[in-house]
Amino acid sequence: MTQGTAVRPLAGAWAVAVGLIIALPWLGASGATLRLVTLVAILALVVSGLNLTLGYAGELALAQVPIYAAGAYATGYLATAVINDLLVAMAASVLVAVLVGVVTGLPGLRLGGWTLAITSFFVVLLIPSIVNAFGDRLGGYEGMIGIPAPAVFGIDLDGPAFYVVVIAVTALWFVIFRNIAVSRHGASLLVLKQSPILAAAVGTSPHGTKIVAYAIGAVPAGIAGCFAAYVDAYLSPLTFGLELSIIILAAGILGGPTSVYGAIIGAAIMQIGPLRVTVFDKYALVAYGVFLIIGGLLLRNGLAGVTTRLVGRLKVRRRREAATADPHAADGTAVDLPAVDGQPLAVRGVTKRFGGNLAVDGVSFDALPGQITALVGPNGSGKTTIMNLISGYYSADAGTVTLGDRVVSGLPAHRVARRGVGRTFQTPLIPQGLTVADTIITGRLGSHPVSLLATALRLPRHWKALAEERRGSREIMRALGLDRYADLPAAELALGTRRLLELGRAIAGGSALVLLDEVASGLDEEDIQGLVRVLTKMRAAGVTVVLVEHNFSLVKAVADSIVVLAEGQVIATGTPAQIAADPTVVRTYLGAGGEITGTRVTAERTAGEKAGQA
Ligand SMILES: Nc1ncnc2c1ncn2[C@@H]1O[C@H](COP(=O)(O)OP(=O)(O)OP(=O)(O)O)[C@@H](O)[C@H]1O
Repeated sequence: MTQGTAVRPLAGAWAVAVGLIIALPWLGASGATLRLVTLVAILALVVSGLNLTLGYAGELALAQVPIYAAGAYATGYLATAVINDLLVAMAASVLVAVLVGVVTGLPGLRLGGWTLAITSFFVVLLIPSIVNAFGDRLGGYEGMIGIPAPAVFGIDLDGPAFYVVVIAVTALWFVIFRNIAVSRHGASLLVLKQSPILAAAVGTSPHGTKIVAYAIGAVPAGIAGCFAAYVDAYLSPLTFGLELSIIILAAGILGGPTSVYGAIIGAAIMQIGPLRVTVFDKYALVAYGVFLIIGGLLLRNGLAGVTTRLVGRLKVRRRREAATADPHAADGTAVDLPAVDGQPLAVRGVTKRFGGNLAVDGVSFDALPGQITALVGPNGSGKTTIMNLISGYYSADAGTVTLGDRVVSGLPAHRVARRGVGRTFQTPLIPQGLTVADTIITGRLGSHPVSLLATALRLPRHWKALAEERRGSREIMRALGLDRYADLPAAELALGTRRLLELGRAIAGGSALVLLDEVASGLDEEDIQGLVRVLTKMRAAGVTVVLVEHNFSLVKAVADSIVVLAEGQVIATGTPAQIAADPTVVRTYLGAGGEITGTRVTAERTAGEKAGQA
């Protein structure tokens, strides 16, 4: 997602490559070569759609062939029966393809993983029957013949004109695809792919993002279908079969599914490879299988991934050396967090039952802006359930949650996040493939939306938002002492740093309320000191902080008020001094006569988690 870095040399190389390919007819390339390049471009378009939905969004929506076929038949039908205009055909093909993409993806909103793969793959088998059902218009099993040569505004695109259009449009699509991939929208897809729970926590709707992914993934396949209809002037339902599905999958996996340009590499190998191997036809499926296995097993993220990893490793090594050169250079001690408009939280009579288990039983408490309110209690007392009820992951059986003057109970998690609720998780959710700076920026996805169109076309709104989010994330990284890690892969950081990073992400959108679930778990003394500094800064910035924590020493040090839970009910509320001296609380934790300094539970859990980390 790191935008702008190394873009100019890449853009220059891309422009030169595209210019050279467009110039091929004038450089003496044969008709066969131009046809081959056209077919590579068409396949690359289809594969790029797969990369977007599968590689970036992680959705096993494998209906690229039906989407491609829909685009092709839309153009075929228009050109033969209605109007022969490439621009109209392209628009119609894209529309029909997006419709098919969204409809075939819809099961993915309810079903996950392989179930979606099987249902979307199954649509491939239906293509001949569907085409045959509209036999009089689409040519049935015999195929659709007589598609005229393309024209624009009544002018025939003869000579190399159509070839130039195909390459130019394909090149333009890849620029748009890259603009989306290397942006907050690309990051949003990566977040969704790795954790729908996290996607909701940063304010993006998992369902909405999936539908957008199905729709954008269908756009290039629709364009490809339009071009394919004109290339052969003939369409047969047999072309759009299982073999093509496997070719597309193999090209995607071989080129690198989580890459933009991998689609071109994969498509080129799959189109050019067969020409070099004379026995290919006989063993085509075996060869495609071998390509799939090579791509899937031996190359993580395909051939594009090999290059990215080599370059990435060099960069990361240099950045890591710089980050560790002076470990005390910037711990953020002297830098404050930007002020936020914290809102009071009111939890009233909230109840949650799981079957026969009354996990939360009529809980009420308040948390105020500029204060840290701790929820403590033994394991299973309902703390995390309350966090999930406040942040919208669970809906309450009774009671209300109000933030400021708005009731947020009953809203889904992503909408609660957009109302200004940030949170962390017991096990930090830090997606792979993002730097520390990018991870902080993902905290703004829901609260500071920028349209897909503005991002894809790099409109002024995009650049303005980019500048704002860079400035905002820099401020937070400096205050948290994370700026020296800014360009390092976030998922590879030590646990303490990842917990701070989660905190940074939770406040990045200017959250009015931040819910922290056992942020000190697994941290050593030095990390805890850093955490205390950050919590103090959050309070000073005016954030309403709710802290679930087993480490009572930490709670005593930072909390303004404490709510004690046992068996789903509030058994005491007060200041740290009041709670530490409350005999009921002491009994609940350590048995009569004990003093609360930490809990046995904490020590055991922390040791266990550390062992787990190791
Ligand atoms: N999704 C769920 N389905 C069924 N039962 C659940 C679910 N989530 C929590 N519970 C149950 O609700 C009760 C409260 O659990 P919860 O995780 O909220 O406690 P906790 O105080 O956060 O515990 P811990 O300190 O161990 O995190 C427990 O009995 C737990 O088993």
